[in-house]
Amino acid sequence: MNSSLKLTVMSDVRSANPPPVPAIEVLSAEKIYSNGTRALLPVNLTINQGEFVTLLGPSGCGKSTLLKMVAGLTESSDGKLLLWRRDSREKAQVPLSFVFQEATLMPWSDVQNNVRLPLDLAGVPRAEANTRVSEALELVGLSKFAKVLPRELSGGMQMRVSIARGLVTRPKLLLMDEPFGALDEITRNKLDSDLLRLWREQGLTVVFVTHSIHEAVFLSQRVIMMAARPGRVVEDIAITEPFPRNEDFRVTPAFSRYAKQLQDSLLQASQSGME
Ligand SMILES: Nc1ncnc2c1ncn2[C@@H]1O[C@H](COP(=O)(O)OP(=O)(O)OP(=O)(O)O)[C@@H](O)[C@H]1O
Repeated sequence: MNSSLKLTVMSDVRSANPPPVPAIEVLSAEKIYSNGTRALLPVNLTINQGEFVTLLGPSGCGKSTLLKMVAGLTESSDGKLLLWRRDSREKAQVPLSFVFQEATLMPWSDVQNNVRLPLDLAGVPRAEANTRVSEALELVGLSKFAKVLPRELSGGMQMRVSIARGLVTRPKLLLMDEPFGALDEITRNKLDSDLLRLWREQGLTVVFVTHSIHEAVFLSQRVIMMAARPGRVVEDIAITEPFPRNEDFRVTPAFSRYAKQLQDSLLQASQSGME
């Protein structure tokens, strides 16, 4: 091969597969709460920039604890957590948003004021904040509901407001703790699809906690399986189906195979208490 051709081939390979950038590095991080509960044995886990990763496991296995540690909402008792290679305690460095299971909206305030809250708290000038609120509402399909009070919205729409409030700060990292767990199946499926669209369009890194095997298969590139008593990571399962994924994916043989694999793994995780 002549040298110029070799160079072209090498640069093609490079541009097709840029090296992964570690977004989250959990380095032997463990958690013992002040009442003595050992919520997590040391966890080692790397999540790369742009990945969609789900935490799945039986109740009490430490999914929320791990997510809160990544968010800096709770400190690890030992070990380290890096976000984009910096200590996670330097929170100002990485814009991240946390979406909870409850939409937790201010009932007396309309949709746009609810979405603007993080910008108001950060002192962003009103005109710029309003532009960003409009963008965020557009992203979740709620532009027409900017002046409506939360109680006038369905549960699914309230959750969209909560997601818009998460996106308004333009985060790189979106941490979601069972955000759709309280919704009916059709609404949940719709929001799953919308979330995948946002993830791809916005280039987000997403860590998503769920109890649902089917939701984990539909959304994830990787599923981190956890076990309880004490909480720990037991498996890292790749879901290699390509994106975009639409509703048809849910009725394919590949989907069923992954669901079975996760079900078996979850069953094993549920029976593997060490205490
Ligand atoms: N603030 C706290 N103080 C003491 N113990 C806690 C605290 N928060 C969680 N725990 C305990 O830590 C363990 C892990 O809890 P965590 O909520 O992280 O699990 P989870 O997998 O998210 O559970 P679930 O699926 O039921 O939400 C549990 O035994 C829980 O009771």
